[in-house]
Amino acid sequence: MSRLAIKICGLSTPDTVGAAVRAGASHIGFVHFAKSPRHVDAAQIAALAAIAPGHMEKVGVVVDPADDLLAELTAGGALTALQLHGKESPQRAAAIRQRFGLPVWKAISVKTRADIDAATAYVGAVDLLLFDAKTPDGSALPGGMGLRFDWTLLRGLSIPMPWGLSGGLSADNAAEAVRITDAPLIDVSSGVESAPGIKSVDKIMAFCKAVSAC
Ligand SMILES: O=C(O)c1ccccc1NCC(=O)[C@H](O)[C@H](O)COP(=O)(O)O
Repeated sequence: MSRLAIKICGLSTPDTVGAAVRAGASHIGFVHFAKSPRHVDAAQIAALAAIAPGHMEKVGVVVDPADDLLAELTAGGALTALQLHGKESPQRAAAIRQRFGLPVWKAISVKTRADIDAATAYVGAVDLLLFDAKTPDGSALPGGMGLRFDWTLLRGLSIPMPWGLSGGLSADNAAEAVRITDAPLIDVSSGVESAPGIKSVDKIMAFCKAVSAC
């Protein structure tokens, strides 16, 4: 078993949740965003989360969510964390954490060093920072596009809170990403798909195996 936490994001079927469990992932992610090919509703999230063991973290990925939506997604207790993947401010993120009583992750869109420096505004407001590649202006999705950023920007990162690396990872490059960044958690979505939104059991297995070897 790897010392690294692994989040397989954008799961939408029982067999791929099962694959993530068998492969040894520590976290699974469910995307609730209508424009995403990975979109799942509250009922689907509850059913999929129920397949995974209790110790596995179940992360709900949302984009600039209203409180009503968060109330719906968290009502059944299926999720163990919320990942904010929009333009939520530190104040909004902190308010969500307080109101819904779940750990809150903030995705930080990264292109330059300044993007990483700006993430310090979230220290104390959220529980984990997920550094992800910035998607181009006008993109349909703020994440899950298989894009990577310059991983050397994270070398020697000194931030007083948990963090993770995301964006363009796959079985082929995960070891290099970990070597460069020393990330304690890595997150993957399209790198374990055969087509947008279609997760591959074989690729999930290969990804977790590659990471476990780090
Ligand atoms: O995956 C999506 O479709 C998505 C849609 C809207 C907001 C966030 C989304 N994904 C967030 C994730 O955590 C992805 O795993 C992350 O962006 C990395 O994706 P990828 O580069 O495809 O591995």
